[in-house]
Order: sequence, then structure tokens, then C-alpha cells
Amino acid sequence: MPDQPTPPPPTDLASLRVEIDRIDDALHDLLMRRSDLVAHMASARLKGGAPTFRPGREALILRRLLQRNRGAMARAAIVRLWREIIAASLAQQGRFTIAVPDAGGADCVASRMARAHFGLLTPLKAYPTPFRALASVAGGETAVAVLPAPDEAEQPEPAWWMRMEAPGLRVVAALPFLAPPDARPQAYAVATLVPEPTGRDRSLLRIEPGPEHTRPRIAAILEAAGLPPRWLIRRESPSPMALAEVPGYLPDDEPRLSALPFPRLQILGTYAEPEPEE
Ligand SMILES: C=C(O[C@@H]1C=C(C(=O)O)C=C[C@H]1O)C(=O)O
Repeated sequence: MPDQPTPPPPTDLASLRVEIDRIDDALHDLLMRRSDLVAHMASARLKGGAPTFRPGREALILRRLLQRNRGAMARAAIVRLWREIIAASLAQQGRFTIAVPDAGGADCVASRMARAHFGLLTPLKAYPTPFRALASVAGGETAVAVLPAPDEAEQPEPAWWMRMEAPGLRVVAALPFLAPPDARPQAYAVATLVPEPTGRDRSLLRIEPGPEHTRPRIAAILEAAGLPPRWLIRRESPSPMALAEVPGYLPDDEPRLSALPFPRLQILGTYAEPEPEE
């Protein structure tokens, strides 16, 4: 459709509104067809045992649409619309509740990011701590936890990344999806699924450093391994631990990691790189 010449818009207000009504009907028809396909996917169990939530596929859909976006509608508006469409299709496929830490109610960054990404209608469930939110995902009570991005200055209790041990839990998305290129994510989504590569991904590495592994030393080691950190934090308490965001999709058996000299290293997750706002 975008390649066909667009007819010139009518010049009087009444005809313009008739044309907008016609377009709304066409959009609605397509939305109904889209949700019929999702219903078919869910009822025919076409996904088999595969997870309902596929954050990599969602990122690819949004990237494709942003790429072809022409005209006056802002990129942020396109993302907003499709986040709601995708949220509606996730809701159609079964119970889909998001766990958030209850640090300051609806205003807290995790709740705001969860709302923006998973839509206004997706149920959010508040837990007293990020760790309890993670436990609810590990136990299958909720589908995803949205947690604030780690910060070197945070207290040990909110430092969820230091205590993310339950098997199968992975960081699967960085939020928001639309962000300035050098911005750090404001929140991360954690779920029990193996993320799919999207062609442009990033990963979170948790490192238990030796005493000689100062922050600059860790950065230099990662850089030499072809994993230059976008940012890196190192905390001393309750025990020394560092966290780095590195470019690329890292599967669990990533060969570049086996030669690294740290006492312990773990991939906390891998997810689509956010898209620029402009
Ligand atoms: C429809 C699907 O399920 C979910 C909803 C999607 C959508 O509405 O496009 C995309 C990926 C999944 O998170 C799918 O797997 O394709």
C-alpha cells in the first residue's frame, strides 16, 4: 500500500471525516483479522511448548514498522500503538501478569516501564521487593518481572541482579524500546524463556571478580575478548560483584566467555537493542 500513489485528500472538512471513518473501519477490520490469527495460533497450540511471550519477535516487528514509517506519525506513536496491539494478543493467549516491585507505587520506574511496554490493560502485580517479584516469575505465578535498571549506589535489597539465581530466569528485554542511542535502559524484563537473536542485541554479564579485577581491569578484559562494555558497575557488598552490558547476542555456551579469567561469570540475559527515538 505505501508504494501506491496516495489520492489527494478531499478539501472540505465533512469529506475528510468520511475518509477518516473509512480508514478506521479498514484498520479495525485488519485488527480483527490479526486477532483471529492469534486466536488460531493459541487454540491450535501451534506454538507447541514454546513460550507465548517472544520478546525477540516483538522487537523485530517494531523495528520493521519503524523502518518503513513515513509521514507525520511519530515513531513513539507507532511503538505505543503496536505495544498495545501486541499486549492485546498476549492477553488473548492466556494469563499474562507482570510482577513489579512495590517501591513507591504506580510512579516507580518499573511500574511506568511495565505499563509503557506491556500496555494499559495488562495486569501488574506488586511485590514488596524485586527479589520477590523474581521469585513469582520463577514459580510461574507471573509471566514477567519488570525491575529497575541496576545502579551502583542502590542498597543491597533492591540489587536484584546480585541475587538472580533461580534456574531458567533470564533478562529478556531492556526498556524502554525507544531510547536515545547512548542512554542506559531504565528497566529490564525478566522471564523464564530463552531469548531469540534479533540481529542487533545486547547482553548482561554478571562477574564475580578476583581482588585484582578493578573496574577498569574488568572493562579491559571484556574489551580484549571482543565484548566492550557499554556500561559496567562493580559493587563490594554484600560480596564483590560486577555487572556489564555488552554488545551482541550471547547464548549460554558463548565460546568467548570460557577463556575469561574471572572466578565466576554468568550471562544474566540477552535482548534486542533499543531503537532510536528519532
Ligand atoms: C502472536 C505471537 O505471540 C506474541 C504476540 C506477538 C504479536 O502480537 O505479534 C508477537 C510475539 C509474541 O510475544 C507470536 O508468537 O507470534
